Amino acid sequence: MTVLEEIVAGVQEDVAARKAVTSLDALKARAAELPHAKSCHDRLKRADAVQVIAEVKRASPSKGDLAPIPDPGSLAAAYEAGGAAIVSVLTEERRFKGSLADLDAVRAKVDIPVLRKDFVVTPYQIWEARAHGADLVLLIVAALEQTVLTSFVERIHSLGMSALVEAHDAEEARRAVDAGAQIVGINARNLHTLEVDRATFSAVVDVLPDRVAKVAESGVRGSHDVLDYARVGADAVLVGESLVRSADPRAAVADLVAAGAHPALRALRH
Ligand SMILES: O=C(O)c1ccccc1NCC(=O)[C@H](O)[C@H](O)COP(=O)(O)O
Repeated sequence: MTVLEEIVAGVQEDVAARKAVTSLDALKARAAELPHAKSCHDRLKRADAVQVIAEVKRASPSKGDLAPIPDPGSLAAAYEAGGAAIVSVLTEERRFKGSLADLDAVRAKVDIPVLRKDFVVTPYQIWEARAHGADLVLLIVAALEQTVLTSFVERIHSLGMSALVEAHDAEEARRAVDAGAQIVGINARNLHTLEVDRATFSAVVDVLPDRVAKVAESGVRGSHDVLDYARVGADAVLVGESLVRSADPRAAVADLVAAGAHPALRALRH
């Protein structure tokens, strides 16, 4: 079994347990009471600066425990104060130690859009995302057949949310576009080896049409990586580990935001 298959198997068990407690109808009723989802594409694709998606990430399969994060809402508020465009919340429980409670805590504390980052394999999880206030939902191409991927993108859009469709190579990036993705993430972390190769972004990005918002995911350790990703066409970077390990997450985000707005990048972005 690959790491992805193992994670998805656990997710399916966890979803079944949550379904036994909360019906789809209950999720729909909860979603109906919430304000509309905030739009994300134009927030991420800006001519003036590369944007930062800052992640609440307690643990990971590649690194184990990263940070205890006793108060995810406060961490997210620090990200927002530092200038993050979007907060990503990992809600997978077994390997990332996240939860829907984390999503609720973050939603309650920030005004910027919130990404539900999980291994979405059923429509129930899409409704969960909306019912817990998410504006953006991650879909991983490698985890979904094309017809399912397309239907999930449509479902997310029909609920007023945005989909961040994640690819690891050119073939997956083409599938993301064919599925109707308007925001595509290129993840530098190989799902088989878990190793990060930042060159993945530049190797894949040309497959994506101009209109797509392009997110470089994983392996951003500091401003230099933001600048490198920006030079090869990233509209945004998604950053987890280096922020949750930082003693001052607000300042750490602010540094990345400043790098993304560096005047030298503006000429490249026009
Ligand atoms: O982080 C992992 O080890 C991992 C393993 C298997 C599937 C996904 C994984 N991470 C999810 C992510 O995409 C990252 O959390 C995100 O891109 C941020 O990466 P980083 O800044 O390197 O923490």
